[in-house]
Amino acid sequence: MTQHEHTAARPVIRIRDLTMAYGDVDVLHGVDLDIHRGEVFALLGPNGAGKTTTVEILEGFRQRSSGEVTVLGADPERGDDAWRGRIGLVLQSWRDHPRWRVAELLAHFTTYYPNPRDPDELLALVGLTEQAGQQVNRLSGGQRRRLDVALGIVGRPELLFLDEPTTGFDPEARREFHLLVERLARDEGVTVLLTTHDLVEAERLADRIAMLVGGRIRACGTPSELARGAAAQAEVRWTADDGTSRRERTEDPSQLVWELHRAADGPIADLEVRRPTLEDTYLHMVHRESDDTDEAVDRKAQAA
Ligand SMILES: Nc1ncnc2c1ncn2[C@@H]1O[C@H](COP(=O)(O)OP(=O)(O)OP(=O)(O)O)[C@@H](O)[C@H]1O
Repeated sequence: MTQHEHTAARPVIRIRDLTMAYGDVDVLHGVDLDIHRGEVFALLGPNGAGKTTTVEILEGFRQRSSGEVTVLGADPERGDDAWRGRIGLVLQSWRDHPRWRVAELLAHFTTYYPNPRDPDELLALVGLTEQAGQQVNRLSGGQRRRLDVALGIVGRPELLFLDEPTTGFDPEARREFHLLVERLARDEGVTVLLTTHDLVEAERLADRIAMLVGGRIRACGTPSELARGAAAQAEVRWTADDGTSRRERTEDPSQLVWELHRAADGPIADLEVRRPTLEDTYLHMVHRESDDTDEAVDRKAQAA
């Protein structure tokens, strides 16, 4: 989608200066976001950053403290059944209906929507055709998650919320799931908002990523924009004539390499130029902004 279309079309999700406090604990400190039709958008952040809180506010499950929120043209706090029917949710897991069979459960869910998908097509779409007759509580973790996805899209939602969707998936299941999300966005124009801690997943799937750290959006853009953003300096490594390893950070690595080359008699030993990655940017944000979070403590514990 071009920038022009972005600005011309009304965003599917529009958030302005959203704040949220639980009691006297401030969790969101003024979040602004626009998410557009057909975008796959990842809200990426460490534990406790406020991802689930944000998404629950957007889904209409949680009352915000202040700010403006519009989802599919309505304030989620006042969303009616018709509005709710346009939204698909894949929550952490549906714990009910353990004894239902897969196909029965899907067929049952079709009755909630005006224009549902065909249950057989849906089973094929999420790769559960062979499990159609199986009881829900006999599914593997990954199969269970695929069923969650099927339940989330049975009503042909325009907007799909995926809360940490691939937790517990094996690599094959994860890959198939990514293809499914891409297909939904590309072929059906579904807007997808996913929350994840998984950088690789965000980079692989999302058109744009917002990094939420400590209740604030620290960066937002395409994966490559973010990688270029905060950690703008490249790192140049080489081995000096005296045999010592050297490293230098610079905004102009070609200049540095040129200077090294001029100063050296022959080739520069072990020369390496490393461009910042999305992971560098993310870790930079997390370290800088929330060094006292659980994750930082975990990291320190792991390092110790
Ligand atoms: N119902 C609640 N009452 C009080 N505090 C809450 C409640 N829900 C969440 N919090 C706190 O709000 C902060 C943000 O939580 P939230 O679940 O939104 O983070 P998250 O980014 O989704 O984290 P995770 O990746 O661990 O799921 C945390 O400090 C959490 O302890």
